[in-house]
Amino acid sequence: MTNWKNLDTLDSYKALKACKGSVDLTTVMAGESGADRAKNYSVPMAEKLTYNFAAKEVDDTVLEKLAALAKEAELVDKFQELYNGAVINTGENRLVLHQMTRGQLGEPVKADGVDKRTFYVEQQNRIAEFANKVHNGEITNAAGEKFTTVVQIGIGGSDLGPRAMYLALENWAKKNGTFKMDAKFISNVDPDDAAAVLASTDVAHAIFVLVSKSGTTLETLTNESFVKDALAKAGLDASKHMIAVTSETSPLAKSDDYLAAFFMDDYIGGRYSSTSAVGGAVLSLAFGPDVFARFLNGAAAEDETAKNTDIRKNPAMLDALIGVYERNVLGYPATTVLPYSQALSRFPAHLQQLDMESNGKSVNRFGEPVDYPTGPVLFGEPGTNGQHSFYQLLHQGTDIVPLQFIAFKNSQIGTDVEIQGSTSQKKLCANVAAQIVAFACGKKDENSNKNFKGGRPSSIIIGEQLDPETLGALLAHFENKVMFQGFLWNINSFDQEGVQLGKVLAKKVLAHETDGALKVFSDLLNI
Ligand SMILES: O=P(O)(O)OC[C@H]1O[C@H](O)[C@H](O)[C@@H](O)[C@@H]1O
Repeated sequence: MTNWKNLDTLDSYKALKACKGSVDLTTVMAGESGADRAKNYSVPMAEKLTYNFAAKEVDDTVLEKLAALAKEAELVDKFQELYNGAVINTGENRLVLHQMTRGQLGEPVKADGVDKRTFYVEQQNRIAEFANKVHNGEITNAAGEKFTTVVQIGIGGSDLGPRAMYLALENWAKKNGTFKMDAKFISNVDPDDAAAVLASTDVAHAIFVLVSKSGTTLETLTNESFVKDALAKAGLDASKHMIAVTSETSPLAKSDDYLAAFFMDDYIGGRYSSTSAVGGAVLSLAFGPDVFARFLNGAAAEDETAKNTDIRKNPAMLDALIGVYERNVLGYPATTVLPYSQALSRFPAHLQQLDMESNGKSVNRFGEPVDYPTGPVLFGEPGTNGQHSFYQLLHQGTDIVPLQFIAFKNSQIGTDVEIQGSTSQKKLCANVAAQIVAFACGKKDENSNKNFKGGRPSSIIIGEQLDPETLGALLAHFENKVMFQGFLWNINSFDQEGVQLGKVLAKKVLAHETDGALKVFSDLLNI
């Protein structure tokens, strides 16, 4: 059994604090020293990805201290406990098993009377069989015609991850001949969301995937009714057009309203559910089950790296440790993820939920307040677009915001042109290389307005091409990073009580049970 201790009680953390200010990026990233760091401060990930941390404010001494912290905080042992079935989600008294949707990292885990790995594989097989039947026309609409579009209805973890993954692979699948069906998504309770998606969808040939782990989310149930209404108006039987993905204990699980139902369980948090049936249904329908399986393999391979006790061989743990050093020792309040890949346009939105819903906590695993900062604010956009938008603050603003770049050597579609001596892909990659050095080294100018102080840390994940395996590895990397940071902060990264209060008050507003400011705002909004 491991010891769960607050970060500020660990001796290795106290030693780490002494390193503050010891690495000046403007110096170490210049000249030969910068070249050496760029070569050596790099850790292999799965699927030919690498995590390069040359432009982080660390050196061999800081790395030694981070390794000591990893050891004292028993990070890898805690991960081992997690995948072997300990009740890591203390707030909700649950196991945490999302990694098991893509592989068996340790011992078999039995819960609810079944072997959990067997359960997840069974669901994958059921989804694969269903998707194949839709693709080959064994499952059709009432007129015997093939379904051409899949529309996912869900919100939060039942939307962001699957949507980001779909967008990440859409062009790759089209290029590689595995694209089967268009996917669309309805999430917001804003009626304009459902109405716009439905208006652009041939509902007679659409299969709707209702995704809700709890089966009780107001937005999702409302949108389900919205869609059912549209189907009825088109003279269609909703139960022949809808499947459900939910947990076996949810109210949806037993309903006859669906063509089929696929299951996840309480041991997979919504924001960790992309590799479960939640992502599995839509991605298998859109791209075929083989592509989904390849995505899972990439995630499984990356999970394996997270078992390594050596920080130079465990990229997620190293990334997590550097992030905690930046947050707690260097005092940086935010972080940004900048994929130089248009296909990853919604990946930062997914990471916002993954990171902030997991680690936005003020009490430790035992419910006691912690008196150190926990999860940072996370935001992001694809580059180069971000460069023409908010990078100004990142380069010259008063806050230092650590950056996390992601880039691939090759584009997905492969269509490119050479203009002024370089392709668009080369221009994209040239920009990310330039940004790393510009942020780290800065540039002196006598005109203070044009002066770049530098000293702004970044890391970069570099891959060959964004394909199903690399996407799986990338997703698992961030999930595992968030998990290790939660361990370091001694918080429970797997519940989300902070989303409840707003939901309760919204219900009161709708029931007109308001007074004070709530009443005034209800009136102002004409509710
Ligand atoms: O999948 P569902 O049960 O419908 O939940 C959808 C989402 O809503 C909740 O409010 C939580 O904040 C999220 O963690 C969750 O992913």
